[in-house]
Amino acid sequence: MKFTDKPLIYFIMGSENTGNRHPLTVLEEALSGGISYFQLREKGDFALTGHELEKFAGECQRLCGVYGVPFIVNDNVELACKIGADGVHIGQEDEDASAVRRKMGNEKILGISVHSVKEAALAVSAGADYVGMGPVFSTSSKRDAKSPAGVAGILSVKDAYPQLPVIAIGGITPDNAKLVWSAGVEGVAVISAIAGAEDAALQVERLQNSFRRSDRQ
Ligand SMILES: Nc1nc(C(F)(F)F)ncc1COP(=O)(O)OP(=O)(O)O
Ligand SMILES: [Mg+2]
Repeated sequence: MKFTDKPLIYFIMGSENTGNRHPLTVLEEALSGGISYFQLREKGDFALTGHELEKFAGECQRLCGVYGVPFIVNDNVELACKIGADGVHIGQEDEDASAVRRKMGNEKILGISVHSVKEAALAVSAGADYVGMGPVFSTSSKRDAKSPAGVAGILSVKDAYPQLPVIAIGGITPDNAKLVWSAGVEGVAVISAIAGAEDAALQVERLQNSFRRSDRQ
């Protein structure tokens, strides 16, 4: 996973996140706007399954390939392995991280959700390429989300593991992204602020501009 001093914009989306807009249209807009990574996170009462999910995942993967953006699958390690995704993201309630690392091999990207320095330590030992931390602000995208933790948890993990890439997630928008950026994260993950936008490319640009406006303390 390549990290630079430019903040990563990590777009996360499932087929249910784009309202009445076609998810592939939104994804292509976001890719053309310059997202750094894409994660397919298929959740909700009408989440795609089986062949339909595999077909949709393949279409998202193809689009990411056109733009040279890594394609990550949330939770579903079996799907990620089957279609040769660039990586997976797993949470504390998902499969054991060390077992997933073994399944994926060392070349693939492994992201792990953490909420504490202790969980970050376990993620490092399992070989995580990055950790996702949040929710920073309140979020409508994750039904079982923990209560918003602000950037305090991020600061404590950054303090303990300065070299461990941290992606902040949860309610991040162009208006609050600079507060998160100033906490020293490598990037921000965004679901509804991009998936729900009329113009996803423009929203990605707004997020990029919000970082430019902020001097990183
Ligand atoms: N999907 C995620 N992506 C990130 C990333 F770092 F990539 F931004 N961080 C955190 C999560 C949350 O992952 P998880 O804890 O498994 O919950 P869910 O399966 O509901 O997403
Ligand atoms: Mg999960």
